[in-house]
Amino acid sequence: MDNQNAIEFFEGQNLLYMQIFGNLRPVCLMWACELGIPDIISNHGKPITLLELVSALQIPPSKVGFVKRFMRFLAHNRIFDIHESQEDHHELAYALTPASKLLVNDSIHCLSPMLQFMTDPCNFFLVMASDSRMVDLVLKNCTSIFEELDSIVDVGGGTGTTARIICETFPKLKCVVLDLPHVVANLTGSNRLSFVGSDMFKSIPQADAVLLKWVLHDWNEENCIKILKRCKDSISSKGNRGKIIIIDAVINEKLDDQDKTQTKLCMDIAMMIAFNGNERTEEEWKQLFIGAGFQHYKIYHTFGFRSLIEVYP
Ligand SMILES: C[S@@+](CC[C@H](N)C(=O)[O-])C[C@H]1O[C@@H](n2cnc3c(N)ncnc32)[C@H](O)[C@@H]1O
Ligand SMILES: COc1c(-c2ccc(O)c(O)c2)oc2cc(O)cc(O)c2c1=O
Repeated sequence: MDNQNAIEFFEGQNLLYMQIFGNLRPVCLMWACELGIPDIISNHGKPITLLELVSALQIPPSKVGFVKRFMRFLAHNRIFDIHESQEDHHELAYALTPASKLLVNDSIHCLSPMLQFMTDPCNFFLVMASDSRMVDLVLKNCTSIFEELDSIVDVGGGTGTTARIICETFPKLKCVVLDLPHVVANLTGSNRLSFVGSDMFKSIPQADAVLLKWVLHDWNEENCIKILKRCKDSISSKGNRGKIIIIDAVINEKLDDQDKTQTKLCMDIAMMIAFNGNERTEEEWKQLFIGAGFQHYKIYHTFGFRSLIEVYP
């Protein structure tokens, strides 16, 4: 084997081992949450030293080396930051990163239910609600998309987390949450928020706009076109003023960085396995819109791994 082939061989070998052992990443993340490490660091108020962490975890000092290696692995995966003190014999201290800040339990945007879904998929609506709390950031960054509306139906809106945030943010807007009857049974609304138990394939109440957040990726092309046609009927009385607002991923392997594409493609496989659904490229979205009889769309790519798409009749 010449030098170049040897380099490629060992790069290939490394990549393969990385993928094979990579399944330890979510497992370690879950252990970190079960041990309460994000909460411990957050409550500490400043970077926590290794010995302070071991003491807070009530782990025998003889196991300090295990904790150090565990934290090194998570820090390498950008879940925690490691600070090395210049004074105290280069003592290590751990801090939260943007990712682990989202695992602190009293944070409004806490995503630990999404992580727990791996071991306990029973509480699906709690998981979806945790994801939906990020909608406040979407709304703050695109007020113009919502403030012209008088009414909106959140189709497949679950237990109403997104709709409640929309109502709080836009005090004139009336919001209907449509989901299957057993999902919305016993939920109470307010004067501007109501729940409708219905099948989105059959009927959707009239409104200025329809919101579909994390709904269409659950469905194949044929079903998406059926849903979109129903949504189009719902906004038909508004002429060209009505619109559909979709919050979902748009795969763009050329423009996105490696992390973002990785997230979108992982979700795509999850959707394929669980629902025969899929994440879509812009071209695939465009074909859906054309298939359902829409004329224009506009994509806003500024919301992390998901985008907001306005679709017009
Ligand atoms: C992936 S969840 C998204 C929930 C919510 N939009 C969110 O982002 O958190 C999909 C939702 O679609 C609802 N759903 C599935 N089939 C439906 C149907 N035929 N009619 C109405 N809602 C449906 C589910 O009950 C669930 O709440
Ligand atoms: C079943 O798909 C999985 C989801 C999911 C995400 C978004 C949706 O709109 C869904 O309908 C399902 O989420 C998770 C979360 C996890 O932590 C682990 C998983 O395996 C999954 C899914 O498989």
